Amino acid sequence: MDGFAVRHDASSGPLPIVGESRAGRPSPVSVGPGEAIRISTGAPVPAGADAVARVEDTAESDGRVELTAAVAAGQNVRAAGEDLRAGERVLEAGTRLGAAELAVAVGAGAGAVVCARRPRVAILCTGDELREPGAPLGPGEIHNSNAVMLAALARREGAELVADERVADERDATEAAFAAALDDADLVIASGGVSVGPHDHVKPALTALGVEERFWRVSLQPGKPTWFGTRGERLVLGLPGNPVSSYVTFLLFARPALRALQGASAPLPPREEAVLTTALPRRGREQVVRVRLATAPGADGRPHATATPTGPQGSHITRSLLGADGLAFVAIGDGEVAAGESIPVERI
Ligand SMILES: Nc1nc2c(c(=O)[nH]1)N[C@H]1C(S)=C(S)[C@@H](COP(=O)(O)OP(=O)(O)OC[C@H]3O[C@@H](n4cnc5c(N)ncnc54)[C@H](O)[C@@H]3O)O[C@H]1N2
Ligand code: MOO
Repeated sequence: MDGFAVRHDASSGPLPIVGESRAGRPSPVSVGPGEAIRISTGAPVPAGADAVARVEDTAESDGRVELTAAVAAGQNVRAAGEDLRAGERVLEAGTRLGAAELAVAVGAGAGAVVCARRPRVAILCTGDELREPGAPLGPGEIHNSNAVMLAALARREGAELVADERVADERDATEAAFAAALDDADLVIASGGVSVGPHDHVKPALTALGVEERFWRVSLQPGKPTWFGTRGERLVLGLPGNPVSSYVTFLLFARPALRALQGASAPLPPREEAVLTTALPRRGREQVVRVRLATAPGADGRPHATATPTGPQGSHITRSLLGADGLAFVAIGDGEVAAGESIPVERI
C-alpha cells in the first residue's frame, strides 16, 4: 500500500520519516524503532519494518508522521513466495498457453517457453455450387460458409492456416488441390464430396495420392460420411459438406487432432452429465444435439447442469449452432430420452 513502513510495536507518537522506498528503488536505509519510511505500493519493505500503515491512516507534518490507526505485524505486506515458491511446478507440459498461463510463466522467471509448433492446416471446400461470401448467387448456388467457419474453428484451436481453397467437383482438380495441400499441411480438412454421389471425388483422389483410409462413415447424426486417412505423418479429415455436419465433426475429430498435434495432455474434452429440459428422440445413429447449457436446482435442491436443444437440428440448420455451448449425445435406440433424464454433454 502507499503509506509508511514501520515497526508495528514501536509506532506511537509522531515518527521521523528517515527515507523512502519506491517501486524499483528500495530504500538504502532501514527502519529503526520509532521511525518510518515513506513507501509506495510495489516497493520492497525496508529492513527493520514489519508493517505498512496506509497513507489514509496517517497524518504527516514537518517531516514526521503520526499513525491514526493501529497497525498489526505484517499488515499490508506481501511476503515473497505467497504466489510462486522456488521449486514448485506451476504449469504442466501440454498446457495451452493463454493469458493467465503466460503471466504465470513470466512471473516464474521464464524468458522463453518451449512450445509445440502450430499445426499447419489446409482447408479445401469442394463443390461446384460454392460462391465467395457476399457474391451474387445463380440458380443452385450457395455461399461457401464452411470455408469461413472451418478457418475460424481451426484458428481458435491454435492452427496456422496454410491453404484455404475451393475445389471444383472434378477428379483432376480435386487430386491437384489435395496433392498441393498434402505437401504443406499437417492436417488437411476437406468439406463435402465424401458421400456416395457420382461427383464425390475426394475419396478416390486421396487414394490415388497414397492416403490410406483409416475409417469412412461413423454412426453419428450429423456426420455420417466423415472420412479419415493418413499418409505418413499427414492427417486428412473429410468432413461432410452440410454446414452443421462440418461444424460438429470438426469439434469431434479435428479439434482433438489439433490438440494432440500440439502436445495436449488431454486432447479429448471431458464429458459431463446434464439434465435434458425437453425430450429428444433416439434414432439409428447417435444424435449429436447442439444445446445451451445452464445450471438449475434439481429435485434434491442442489444445482445441476441442464441442456436445452437450440431448436430444429437438421444438418442444414446453421442457426442451430447459434448460442450452442454444448453438444449432447443421444445414444442409438428406440423411443426417446425424456425430459428430466441425464445425458452426456461436451462443452463447445
Ligand atoms: N444416397 C446417399 N446420399 C447421402 C448420404 C447417404 O448416406 N446416402 N449421406 C447424406 C449425409 S448424412 C450427408 S452429411 C451428406 C454429405 O455429403 P458430402 O459430404 O458429400 O457433401 P456435399 O454433397 O458436397 O454437400 C452436402 C450439402 O452441403 C452443402 N455444402 C457443401 N459444401 C459447403 C460449403 N463449403 N459451405 C456451405 N455449404 C456447403 C452442399 O451444397 C449440400 O447442400 O450427404 C448425404 N447424402
Ligand atoms: O450426417 Mo449428415 O451429417 O446426417 O447430414
